[in-house]
Amino acid sequence: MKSRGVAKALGANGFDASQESPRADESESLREKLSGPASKHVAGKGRSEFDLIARLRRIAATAKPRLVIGIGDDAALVRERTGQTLAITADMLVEEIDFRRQWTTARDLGHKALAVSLSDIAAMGARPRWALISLGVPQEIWRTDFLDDFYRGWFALARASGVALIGGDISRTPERIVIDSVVLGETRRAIMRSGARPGDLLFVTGALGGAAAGLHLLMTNGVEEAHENASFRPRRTSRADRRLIRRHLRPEPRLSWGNYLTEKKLATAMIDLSDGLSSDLAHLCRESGVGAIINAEAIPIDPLIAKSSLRGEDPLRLALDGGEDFELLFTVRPRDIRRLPRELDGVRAVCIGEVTARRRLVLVRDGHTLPLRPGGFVHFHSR
Ligand SMILES: Nc1ncnc2c1ncn2[C@@H]1O[C@H](COP(=O)(O)OP(=O)(O)O)[C@@H](O)[C@H]1O
Ligand SMILES: Cc1ncc(C[n+]2csc(CCOP(=O)(O)OP(=O)(O)O)c2C)c(N)n1
Ligand SMILES: [Mg+2]
Repeated sequence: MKSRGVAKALGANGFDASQESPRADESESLREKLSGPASKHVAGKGRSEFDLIARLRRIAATAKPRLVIGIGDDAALVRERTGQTLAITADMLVEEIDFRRQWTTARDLGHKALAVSLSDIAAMGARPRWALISLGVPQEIWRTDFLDDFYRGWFALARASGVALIGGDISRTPERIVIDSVVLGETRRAIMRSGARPGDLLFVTGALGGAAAGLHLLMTNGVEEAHENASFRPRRTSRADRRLIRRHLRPEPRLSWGNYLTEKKLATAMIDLSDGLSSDLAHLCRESGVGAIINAEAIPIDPLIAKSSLRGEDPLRLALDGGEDFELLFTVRPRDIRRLPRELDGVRAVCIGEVTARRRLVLVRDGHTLPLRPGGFVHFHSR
């Protein structure tokens, strides 16, 4: 079995203690709601998904000609003979874990399946070119027009972003849909997670917390109104609620920003916000060997949250730990700030803090300095 072979290759014990993994903290309730109780997700031997990735990365770390980076960034980078660099990324969407069939239309799911990978390509500063999509589908779905609608959503985004479908695979699953999306992009110059230096300023595009707020709305209102194989129609909800739900179901990859930042040599490091700002910032800082200080007041909390019917959630926590906003987090040298546009295609970028030599993440809120712990989404926690 594949998994046993990997387990053997990884050896019986331990993991690199320098790899930080999210710990229990005040955001536990948000995480539990988004990913279920932590105990359900503890993998064998108590390792987190990040521990496994760190070990795989060490095992795979043999120098290969033209491989710029394999495991460890938003996408792998391979230098082509033309001088261009190829960016390659893979993402899975699993029913009940990454989406619920009763909350999304097939069309929106097709959009999202491609959007999550385009976001990784954007985070490398590359232009998406080719895609492969593999589907595991239960028999009862195969007989419906679900897949036609899925591909309608997928191709609409592919056309708009210049991506060609070049392959994939189809398999049958017992009951749930599984999607595996691979996208390849090209760039002359890639931006990695590892380029941030002390003194660089931290920027984020768009607004944060909206996708997590949308997911909360679906979790609290969606279930009653849901019906099999159809979209959740939030009739009794407000326009703000509907727009937040849309933020969750139809993320918009920031391709223009990613591309502009590489072309103009503006960003020193970049990552997309899939797990949540607090966790993804930790990834960027660890890869760069730096820390960061974040100004809570500067974080662009999605203004729709205040207008929505969502109650009992701290909007700042949603912005810090809520995942799937698919905005870009990037760093800029102070001398380059004046060249940074305020907005691109109607999407703003704002400064939220600064990179520090001290390898700690801190949040300044109401004049107090607090540790900023990674509290974003995790599939498997460490014990
Ligand atoms: N099962 C796996 N085998 C090999 N590499 C993996 C695996 N899962 C994730 N990775 C790699 O680990 C890195 C981080 O992945 P992930 O946590 O999914 O981050 P991202 O938010 O960029 O998708 C990426 O380089 C990814 O390709
Ligand atoms: C039914 C359902 N429950 C919970 C979530 C929340 N959620 C699932 S995956 C995820 C984070 C991003 O997913 P991941 O697989 O880690 O993507 P990657 O970081 O690898 O790009 C979040 C916030 C969801 N989208 N749908
Ligand atoms: Mg990703």
